[in-house]
Amino acid sequence: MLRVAVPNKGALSVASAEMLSEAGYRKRHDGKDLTVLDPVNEVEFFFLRPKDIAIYVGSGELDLGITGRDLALDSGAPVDEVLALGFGASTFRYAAPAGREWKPADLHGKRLATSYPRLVRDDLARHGVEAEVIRLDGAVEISIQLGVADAIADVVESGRSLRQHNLVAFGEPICASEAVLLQRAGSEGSKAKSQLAARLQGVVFAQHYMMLDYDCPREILERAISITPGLESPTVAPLADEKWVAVRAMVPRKEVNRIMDELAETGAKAVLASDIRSCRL
Ligand SMILES: Nc1ncnc2c1ncn2[C@@H]1O[C@H](COP(=O)(O)OP(=O)(O)OP(=O)(O)O)[C@@H](O)[C@H]1O
Ligand SMILES: O=P(O)(O)OC[C@H]1O[C@H](OP(=O)(O)OP(=O)(O)O)[C@H](O)[C@@H]1O
Ligand SMILES: [Mg+2]
Repeated sequence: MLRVAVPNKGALSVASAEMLSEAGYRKRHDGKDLTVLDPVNEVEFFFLRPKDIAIYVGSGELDLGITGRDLALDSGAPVDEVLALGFGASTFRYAAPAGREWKPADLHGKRLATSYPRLVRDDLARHGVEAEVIRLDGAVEISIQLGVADAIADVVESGRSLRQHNLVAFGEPICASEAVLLQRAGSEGSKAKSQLAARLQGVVFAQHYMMLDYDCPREILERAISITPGLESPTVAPLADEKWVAVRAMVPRKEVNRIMDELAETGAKAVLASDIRSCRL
């Protein structure tokens, strides 16, 4: 039985559960459940604090885990990324009161509050900066105002929390994070692990693509195919009216509207875009 850790709360929990469900795995029915057995897929899921997940996976107790790259790095646990999952994107950054230019060297001798002390200490060491790291559990942005720190290092998603507290980010991001699937560093592959990773990869790919279907006059088919080349090559099927064919191709989600505009201008009709739930490429 494969043993897999999943965030039980916080920023990554809902999207993790949705992705696993989309990949065909059993959901938990109660937000308080800490384990779910999925006998059909021979997987047992453990719902754990995202901060702890890399520790369980790194110790070898659990085979795979989903958590944030920043949290995994901060744990110091010996884990490898199997797959980036494309959600929960954020950067991890230094920030300090607005009104002056800051650079990492200015942190020398300062008090720096964070919930990710190892990540910060490692980065300060890389910059050769000695600062006092103050570990807080959350609401780190308010720590300067309350007098316990001079600067912070924290997760930045929209940047709203920094603006609300009149703080500005500075320096290169310490980490560009997203949700990742982890395994123990150097652990052996197995069919069960590869299958779960392939299923999640299928959902990640599917989210990046859409399926386009359209009717196309035969005389513009070549041009239409150059607009929607598909992955290998588009499906072209005859229609009852011999002057027309039906075309089906996957297109990158980000470009779908531009592609639909181009097809319509070229003379394609009934251009339909639909979501793909999962795929194997
Ligand atoms: N807006 C966000 N706020 C916090 N973490 C985020 C956000 N967007 C993505 N993340 C990622 O989620 C993970 C943190 O999740 P976690 O559940 O520990 O924190 P949280 O959502 O702030 O919950 P809590 O405050 O209960 O600890 C990190 O990997 C972080 O990069
Ligand atoms: O850039 P933003 O979109 O504002 O998101 C980032 C903020 O959200 C998170 O805080 P959360 O609400 O989880 O509270 P916490 O600090 O108590 O964990 C994170 O710790 C930042 O404070
Ligand atoms: Mg938080």
